[in-house]
Amino acid sequence: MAKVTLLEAVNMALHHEMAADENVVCLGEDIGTNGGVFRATVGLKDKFGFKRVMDTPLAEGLIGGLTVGMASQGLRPVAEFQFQGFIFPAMEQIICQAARMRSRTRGRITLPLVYRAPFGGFIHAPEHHSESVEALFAHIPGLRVVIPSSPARAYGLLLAAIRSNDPVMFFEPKRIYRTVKHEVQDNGQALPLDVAFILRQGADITLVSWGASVNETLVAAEQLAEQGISAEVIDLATIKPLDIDTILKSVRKTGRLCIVHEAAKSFGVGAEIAAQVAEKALWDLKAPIARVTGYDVTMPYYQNEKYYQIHPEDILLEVKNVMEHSA
Ligand SMILES: Cc1ncc(C[n+]2csc(CCOP(=O)(O)OP(=O)(O)O)c2C)c(N)n1
Repeated sequence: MAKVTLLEAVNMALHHEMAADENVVCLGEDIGTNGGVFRATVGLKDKFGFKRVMDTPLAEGLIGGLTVGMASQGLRPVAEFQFQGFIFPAMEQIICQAARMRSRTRGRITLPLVYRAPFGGFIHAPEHHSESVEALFAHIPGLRVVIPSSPARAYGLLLAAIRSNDPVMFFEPKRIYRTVKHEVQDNGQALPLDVAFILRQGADITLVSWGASVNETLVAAEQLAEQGISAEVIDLATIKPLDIDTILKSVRKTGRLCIVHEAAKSFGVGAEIAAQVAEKALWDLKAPIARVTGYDVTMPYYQNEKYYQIHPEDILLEVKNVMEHSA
C-alpha cells in the first residue's frame, strides 16, 4: 500500500476514476500540460489525452458554464479552480444553473459534476488565495459541499463526489496538502458522502471540526486527555448534507459541544450546527455551545496570519471555559 499526501491522494482518485469511467473529464486553468497550480492533476493529460484533460482559458465563468453543458450531455466533468477565492466569476453558473437544474427540469436532467478548489489560509499567500467560504455554498440548495482532512478521506470522498449525480463543491485544505503521508489503498473504494467521521472517542466534550483545523483539534484533544478531559473529535468531512445525527448522538453522550473552524465566525457552518443542536438537544447540554473560529475580517496578509490562525491552545482555553461553566 502506498503512503501518499492528501494532494497525491486527490491525484490518485482522479487517475482511478478517469480510467474506470470514460465519461469523466477534467478541465481547468493549467491543469493539463502543467499539472495544475498545486500539481493535483499531474500525469492525467499524458495518460488520458487532451480531449479528456482540458486546459481552459483564464475564465472561471466559462469553466462554470462548460461543466454545466458537459454534465447535461452525459459527461462527468471535474473542474479545478486554482483557488477557492477565484470561484466567484463562476457563481452565476454554479448557483443559478448547476445547483437547480434537477429541480428546474423536475428530475429529467441531473448534473454530475465536481468543482475542486484548494482553500484555507496559512501558506503565506494573499487574502483571496486564503479564505474559507464553504458556508456560502452550503447555503445553496442543490449543492453538496465536501472537505477532506486526510489523504484517505480525500481519496474516498473524491471518488464518491465524482460518482455522485449531484453537483459537488470539493474543497481541499491546501495547508495540509503535503504535511502528512498516510497509507491509502488505490482500490476504488468510495466513502459515503453524507457521514461525519468520529476520529476519537470521548466522554466529556464533543469537538466538531473540518478541513485543516481537524489537526489542531486532534492535538488539543490529546493535550486535554493529559489534563483529564476526555474529548470526542468529529471530522464533519461532508458539510452539506450535514450529518447532524452523528453530532447529536455524541452531544447527548458528552453534554458539551465546541465547534472549531477556520472560516469567519458569523453566519457560518458552526452557527448552523449550533442552531440544530440547540433545536434538537438543548436539554442534553450541560453548558453553552462554544465556537473557536476565524475572525469576522478579511483574511489578513501573511505578516498577520499568525494572529488569525487557530492554535491548539485556543481550543484548550475554550474547552476549559466550557468545563468550568457547566451545570
Ligand atoms: C480570476 C483569476 N483566476 C486565476 C488566477 C490565478 N492566476 C494567477 S497568474 C495566472 C496565469 C496567468 O497567465 P497569463 O495571463 O498568461 O499571464 P503571465 O503568465 O504572463 O503572468 C493565473 C491563472 C487569478 N489571479 N485570477
